[in-house]
Formats: sequence, C-alpha cells, structure tokens
Amino acid sequence: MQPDVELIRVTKRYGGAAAVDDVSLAIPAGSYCCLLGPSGCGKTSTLRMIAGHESITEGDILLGGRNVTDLPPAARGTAMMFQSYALFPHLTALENVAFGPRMRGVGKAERLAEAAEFLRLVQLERMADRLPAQLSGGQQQRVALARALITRPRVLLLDEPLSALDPFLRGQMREELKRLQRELGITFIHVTHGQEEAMALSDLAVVMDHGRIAQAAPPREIFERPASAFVARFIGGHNVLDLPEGRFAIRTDRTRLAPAPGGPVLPGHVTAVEYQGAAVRVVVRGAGGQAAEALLPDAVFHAAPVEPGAAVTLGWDAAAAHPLPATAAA
Ligand SMILES: Nc1ncnc2c1ncn2[C@@H]1O[C@H](COP(=O)(O)OP(=O)(O)OP(=O)(O)O)[C@@H](O)[C@H]1O
Repeated sequence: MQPDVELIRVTKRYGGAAAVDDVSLAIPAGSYCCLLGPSGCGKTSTLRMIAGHESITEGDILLGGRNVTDLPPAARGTAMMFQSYALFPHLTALENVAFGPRMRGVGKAERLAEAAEFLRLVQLERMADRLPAQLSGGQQQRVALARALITRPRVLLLDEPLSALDPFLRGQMREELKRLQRELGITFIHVTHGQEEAMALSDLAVVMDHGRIAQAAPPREIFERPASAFVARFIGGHNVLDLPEGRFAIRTDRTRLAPAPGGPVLPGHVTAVEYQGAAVRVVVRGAGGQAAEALLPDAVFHAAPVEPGAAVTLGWDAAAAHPLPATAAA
C-alpha cells in the first residue's frame, strides 16, 4: 500500500543546529503513528513540518503521494490538534466546532447540523450550548478534536494531546482517540513523551533521539527487539547490561532473583523495593556498579521477600537476553 505520509531525508535547522536530522519515514494509510522521545529530540518540529507550520530546511514531505513541501497548511489535507485546545472562549462548543465550515462559507443551518454530528462523534452532544469555561479539560479537548475532524483531514496531527489531563481522563481519552481513528480510518500522527501512551495507541511507534529516528516499528517489536541501548532504556521495562558476552537488553519482567539453570547471572545487592500492587519492583546494584531491576509478580515476591541491603543474584533465561549494538550511546 502506498504510504499516506512520507518523509524523505527531511532536515530542520534552526540557525546552525539540526533539530531534525535527515529523517526518512513512511506512515501507512489509516494507521496510528506515535512520535516519541525525550524532550528536545525533534518530535514537535517533525509534526509541525508535516502540518506546514514550520518550513523544511532540506528534504521532501509527501501526503497521499503528493509533494506538499511548499504548500501552506490549509492546502495539505492535514488538521492539527494542540496541547492547549485553543478554543474560542466566547463561542459555545457547537459554534467552536462549526467554525471551520463557517470560514469555508457553509450556511448557518448546515454548519450547525454538521457540527452537531461531530459533537456526537466525540460523545459531547449534550454539552453543545456550553462555553469552553463551562467544560472540563477532557470535554474541551473533545471539542478541539471535533473541530479538527470536521475539516475531514486525511491526516490528523496531535501535539501531546493528553499531557494536560489527569491520569484517569488521560486513559479515557486514549481509548477515545483510538476508537475515533479506527472508526474514521484516517491516519493519526501523535506526538508524546510517554512510552506507555505510544505502546497503547500506535500501530507504528517512532522513537526519536537527537533529531534522528532511533527505531520505527510496531510497539511490540520495539519492546521485544529494541534496536539500541537508548531505545531499550527509553521505552523502559528493560535492564541494559554489559556482560562478558556483550551488551544486552533483558526485560525486567523476565529477570528473577534466582539464577536460571545454565543462564547468565548478575550478583548484587538490593537497593530498593517498590510495591506496585500486581507486581513488586526490586532494584539491584549489580557487580561492577550496573543498575538492574526485577519486576516480580506479587505472589513470587511475597513467597520469598527481600529487603534493601540483601545480597541477591539476578538471573534470566539466556533466550530472554536481546543483544544490542555495543557502540550505542546513552
Ligand atoms: N523555533 C525554534 N528556534 C530554535 N530552536 C528551536 C526552535 N524550535 C525547536 N528548537 C530546538 O530544536 C530541537 C527540537 O525541538 P522540538 O520542539 O522539535 O523537540 P521535541 O522533541 O518536540 O521536544 P519537547 O518534547 O520538549 O516538546 C530542540 O533542541 C529545540 O530547542
């Protein structure tokens, strides 16, 4: 299938430094793509270049096979949803959603009917007459979403859409975004700091580091086969260990406080024990000062509990150790 969005050797320089450095990426049509990485890695610059809000220093961006590199935002077929919802405070929810069609000259009755349909899509039809100040953060965000979707974009761009919400609302809104993307069948590109968010949402997760793509793959592949120590550390859930056989990423949930028969081991001392409900996280300072941890099912931990200071030997099945390139920084 032809990719919906294609970045071909895209670079963005602000002054001298490259914020996005020779990035190539193909995002399949109708997929949920998350751009993730630490602060300053170039996620937002990449999104803004796709939207047309930022010029491209070098390279090309194709949307649906069309080169949009030099097109203004409105001519691209994208819509952007921002972290701050940027609703008009003096307009009702319905009028906010109807704003796009109003600008396009759609008649009042028609645009309000269309806006009502999109408010229904985000399950907010009962709040149609409220002003933004009379809505919760999550509700305001749904209005912003409806306002972006009413323009019928082929690609919806979302810049940290969940970061202003409390954890409960964030979970709800996450489900909502995924449902909408599935129902509408359009491509979503979503910038996030959060690996959990990217894991939950994406068909394609793109981990960025210093303006480059560290790995682009379905989230399960990234979790099971991180391409570098940076990726393994960033997505979490892994110990990155330098062993005599080389450098490995070993999932913390496959690490135990006992040697696996014939498997590798790391002796050390417990430095912290953190109860997490279904699991207990045991942090260990291993031989040579390497930090590692074991995420144990609660029953396993409580069958043989340990305390900080205890001498332990971490073990794992040899098959659970994923080899990493030795040169990877970070
Ligand atoms: N308008 C600008 N002028 C100069 N430098 C910029 C500008 N916008 C971004 N940068 C720099 O480009 C780099 C990438 O920034 P960008 O906002 O794309 O990163 P990010 O991954 O989205 O970060 P965050 O998660 O903090 O939003 C950073 O080093 C940033 O300081």
